[in-house]
Parts: sequence; C-alpha cells; structure tokens
Amino acid sequence: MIHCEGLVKIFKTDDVEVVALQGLNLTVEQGEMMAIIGNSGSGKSSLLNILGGLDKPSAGQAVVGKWDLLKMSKDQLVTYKRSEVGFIWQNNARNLVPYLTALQNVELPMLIGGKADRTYAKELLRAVGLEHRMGNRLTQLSGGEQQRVAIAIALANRPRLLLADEPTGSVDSATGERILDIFRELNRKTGVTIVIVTHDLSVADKVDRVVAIRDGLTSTEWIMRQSARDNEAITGIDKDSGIVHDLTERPIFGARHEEFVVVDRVGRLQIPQAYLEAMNVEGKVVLSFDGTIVTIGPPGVPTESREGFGREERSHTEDGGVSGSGESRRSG
Ligand SMILES: Nc1ncnc2c1ncn2[C@@H]1O[C@H](COP(=O)(O)OP(=O)(O)OP(=O)(O)O)[C@@H](O)[C@H]1O
Repeated sequence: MIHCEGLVKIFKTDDVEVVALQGLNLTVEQGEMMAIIGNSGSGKSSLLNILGGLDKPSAGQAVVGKWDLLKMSKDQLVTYKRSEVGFIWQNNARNLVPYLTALQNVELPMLIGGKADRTYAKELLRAVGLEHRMGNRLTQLSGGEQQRVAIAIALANRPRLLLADEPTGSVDSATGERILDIFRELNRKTGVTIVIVTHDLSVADKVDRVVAIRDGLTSTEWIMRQSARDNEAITGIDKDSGIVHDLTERPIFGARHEEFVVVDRVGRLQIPQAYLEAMNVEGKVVLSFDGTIVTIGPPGVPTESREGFGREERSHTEDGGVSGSGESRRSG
C-alpha cells in the first residue's frame, strides 16, 4: 500500500536548510494498522504530510497504491486527497465546522466530493459511538466526541488509507483508548489501512507494528507477537523494506512485541546509541560474519569470528549508521 524509499524532505527558510527526512524507508501493507513513533522533531509530521498529499517530498520514492507522490500533477493530487486518503489531526478545528451538527460535518466532505450519502454518514457516526449525538452542534460536544466526529469525517469518502497525527494527543487516556479501539474495529471491518503518528508509547499495544523514526530515518521496528494478536497471522515482513533478523528480545513495549532493526536496501542500519556507548566506539567499528551471525565490535578487540567468512571492516557513519554491502540482511 505504501512504499517509501530514500525519502528526503528539506525545508528551506531564508538561508537555513532543515533536513526533516534524510532517506527514510517504509513499507506498509494494505490492511495494516501501524504506528510511527518518534521524539519531537524526528520527522513524523513531515512524513505524514507527504503521505497525505499535503506536502511534496524533496527527493526519493513515495508510492501509495497506484499513486506516485513525486510525479503527481495538481489535478491528480486533488483526486488523491479526495478519494484515496483520510486525515485526522490532533487539532480538531482543522477538520470540523463548529456551527454545523455532527451529521452535517460528516456530510460536508461528501457534498464537496459530489457524493452526498446521509445513510453512510449516519453509519459512520454509529460506528464511532455517536448515534445519540448526530443532531448536536460541534460546540455542544466534548473534546473526545469531537475527535470521534473527526474520525467519521476522515472516513466519509471511503479512503483506503487513514492517516492520524497524534489522534490521542488532546484527550484523556480512557478516551484515547476508545479512539484506538474504534480504529481497530474500522480496520477489521472495512480493511482500511491505518497509519498513526504519535509519541504516545501506549499506542503500541493497539497496533500490529510500531516503527521508530529517529533523525528523519526509520531505525527500529516492533511487531506484535502472534500469540498477542489472538492467533491472527502476523502481516508479512516485506523483503523490500529490508527488515533484518531479530537482534534482541528486549521488550521495549512489553512482552507482546518482537524487536527488529531496520536495514535498507544497501545494507545500512542504525546501531542504538546505548550500544555504541557501551562499545565506546568512535567513527569506526569492526564487522565480522561467521556464515550465520554478524558481529559488530570496537576496533582492536579480536573476535574468533573475525576469521570467518566475509570478514570485512566498514565505516560507521556520523549518525550511528553502518554502511555495508547488504550481507547482514541475508544473515538470518
Ligand atoms: N515548514 C517547516 N519549515 C522549516 N522547518 C520545518 C518545517 N516543518 C518541520 N520542520 C523541521 O523539520 C524537522 C522535523 O519536523 P516534524 O514536524 O516532521 O517532526 P515531528 O516528529 O512531527 O515533531 P513533533 O512531534 O514535535 O510534531 C524539525 O527539525 C522541524 O523543525
């Protein structure tokens, strides 16, 4: 459904350039519900705005379904935004018209798209648990109820992709949990692909997969264990996304997830800062491969496996990435 490769976004203000995304890779399967988690300024919103057709990437590849986001004309972009994608912001005001009722708010994007459908608008409001509030103006609804109206609006044009920027950011934790449950139900019932951007770690337990974004790059990924997903099949790990073997079983989000490090097509990965510090490396590491396992160590420390197959020294890049030939990806 979504395929980003080497995605770059540079913001230019006067004579300053900010690189918000610096060659990001991401693959999302059709029907997946996943979250992108990262600190403030890591590039989450930049990515979401590109996927939503609100902003143009500077370089790289970004494809959503049949749409190539770097090559779309203005007309195609309008069609894309109207038909393919639904957007939910943390700030409801961007989605909602305060003096209209909940039902009128949901019908509005349908009217703009030329396909008024009151029955479906009501169905959506029922799906988000607002059947009893349809006739109320927005000003008469609580923050959590308004957020649920925003979800219904985002789905009004039957998008195949739903993008949510901090959807639980402005509501209490119980309402946040309810919103995520609604997402899950919609995802199961309609098959809509859902991408949530957040720094709320509790979202992790409600999604199939979490991808961490750091300094404009996807760095680590956690996939819900099969047992934790009520025997649902784990959505396949796409070879194109270049995901490497399970490096650790460190349960960042609890025992429900397996942790992976993301490796791109040319074999680069980010070594967690804590590991670099523990190894006390500066600028270079030694890489060895015994035919099954790749070992990364500080220079000058002999390892038995260094005599093994594929021994090679590689340069460690400034941001903690290691550039290599891609052998590590095949190492299992
Ligand atoms: N319009 C813009 N002009 C200039 N710089 C920008 C612009 N938008 C974002 N940036 C910069 O790009 C980087 C990534 O910003 P982005 O908003 O994508 O991060 P984020 O992870 O969504 O952060 P937050 O969680 O605080 O919203 C930041 O350094 C930010 O200052």
